[in-house]
Amino acid sequence: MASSILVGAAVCIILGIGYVVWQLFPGTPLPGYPHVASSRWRIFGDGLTILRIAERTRESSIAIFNLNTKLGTAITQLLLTHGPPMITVDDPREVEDIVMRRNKEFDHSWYTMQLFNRPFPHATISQHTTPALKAQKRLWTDAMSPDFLKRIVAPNLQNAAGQLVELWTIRAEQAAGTPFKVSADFHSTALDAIWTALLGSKLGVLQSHIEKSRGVPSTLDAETLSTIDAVRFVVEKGNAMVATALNSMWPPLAFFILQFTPTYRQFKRLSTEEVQKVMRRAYQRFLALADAKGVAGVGDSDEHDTCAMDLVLRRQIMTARKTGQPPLDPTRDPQMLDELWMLLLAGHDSTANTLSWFVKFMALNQEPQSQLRRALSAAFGNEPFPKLPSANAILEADIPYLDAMMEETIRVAATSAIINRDVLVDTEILGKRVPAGSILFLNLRIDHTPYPVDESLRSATSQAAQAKRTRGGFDGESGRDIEKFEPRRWLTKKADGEEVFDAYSLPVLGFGGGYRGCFGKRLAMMELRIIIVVLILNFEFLPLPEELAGLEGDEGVFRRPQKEYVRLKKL
Ligand code: HEM
Repeated sequence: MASSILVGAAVCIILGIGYVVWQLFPGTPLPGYPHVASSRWRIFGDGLTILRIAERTRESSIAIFNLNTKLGTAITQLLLTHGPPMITVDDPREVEDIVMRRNKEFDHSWYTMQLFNRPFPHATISQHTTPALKAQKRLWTDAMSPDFLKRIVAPNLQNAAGQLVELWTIRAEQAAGTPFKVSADFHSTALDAIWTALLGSKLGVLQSHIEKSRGVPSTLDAETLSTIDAVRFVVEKGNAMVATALNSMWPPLAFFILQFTPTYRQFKRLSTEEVQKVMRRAYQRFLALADAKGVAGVGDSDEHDTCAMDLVLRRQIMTARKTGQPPLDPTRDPQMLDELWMLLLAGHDSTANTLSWFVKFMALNQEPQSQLRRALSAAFGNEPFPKLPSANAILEADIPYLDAMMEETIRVAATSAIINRDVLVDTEILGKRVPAGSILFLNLRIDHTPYPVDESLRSATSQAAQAKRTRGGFDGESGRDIEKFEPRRWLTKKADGEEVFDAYSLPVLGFGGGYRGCFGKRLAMMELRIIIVVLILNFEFLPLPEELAGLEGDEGVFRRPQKEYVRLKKL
């Protein structure tokens, strides 16, 4: 009896192990897709090759789309472990079509969600598109409206840009023509900017750097300094954890292990405490205002809002009052807390890295830099140093070369190089059958001439979009020398000879697109515009020595230059 139990247990264990091992091999490839045939019989399939390339290049997008590059083909299938088919699409027109126009067939992917749903399970980025998600998104939509951003947020962005000029004036003097690293300064600028945009209060990271660089004692009080330390800890560790999960074979397993570490526990505790502190003050302020002025006096006007969080809190409090419900405590609302941190994390690293790319492009492209400075000087005149046109003036000015420079920076930087989509229904991409349940890896980098694709294999919407590109897109002037940094590809001349910016020159992929496209795109574009104008008016970006000039990237959550340096001359 005992021996038959033992035999039964042994058989179960062997079958269990066999099942797990079988799961580690890729499933049967879909018919008709280019793939690496030998990977079918390898544990983790293409996985180890992908990890090796990612480790060597530090760019996961190069690794993921390696097969497309090797075969010169727009669509392939990756063979990893047993599970849903993984399909790579490396064709800007089709990627644009999938994210912009085919939202009923494709949704935000669980592949992305698994990177965020352990630390921030209630944030929108951690959810599929459901009615509950749509309601949560609606709460925040007005905080990104052009009018709200312009009135409430833009002046703070201009303030951060001014402080960056102050800091770099000191750095330029100290460096005396030698290169210095920019990454930390851009992260501080972006963190100050996004903290104030979302939470209203001033964070003061740049001010602390300015005082440190001058060698003077800090004027910031102890509470502010401890908040700065806590916030920097949370954003640094948050980004590092997501990057670790992203570059691991199994993100959920990576997070499962990470959550037992003291760092993770400190990350969760500090992230909750710091936002709760600010939120509690805002909440009390609105309750007092509602008591003093009544619901009608506060409810529909944003005159008391200082940031995005205020707008959301005010509406929640007023809705509760109107319906006679007891006031809810937003400091205990996990959706509010997770969303705010998600926005802080997504919003600061992305913008900081894009600025690091921008200054790199300026150092390597002296003529476009001079041309931009001429266009900005013509628009804003010759103010004394530091040249700080008002935020409003910067946002209102019509400067086609500036628009073109920003679009080209976003294209070549590819700060976010890959996005994923879940396939909701059986469908087709570029003539290939794509079963529901597959996962798409979409290449957002536009750094090579697209691989040849038979036009008739493209979707009807993709063909229609191309027909509207009057200048031919990739087949026209805009697509020439696509691997080069050339802002002029985004400019065209009207019949009367006036030069104008043409946003439809090429597909625009830097922020993804469609309903699940970047939520903070308007804020990001505003921030980039203000900081770029202020930097170009105040500094000349001198050429970098050969060893610091390379354009290699480093991909974590967002892509940044490996060599983030500038050599500055104060103007
Ligand atoms: C240059 C700066 C930025 C770049 C390049 C960038 C890029 C992206 C990309 C590519 C996506 C994925 C879109 C898709 O799947 O179609 C995304 C999503 C997102 N971004 Fe940004 N982003 C930037 C700035 C910001 C800022 C400033 C914020 C916040 C204020 C933000 C918040 C978000 C959020 C919340 C999502 C998820 C949207 C959803 O799940 O529906 N981003 N971003």
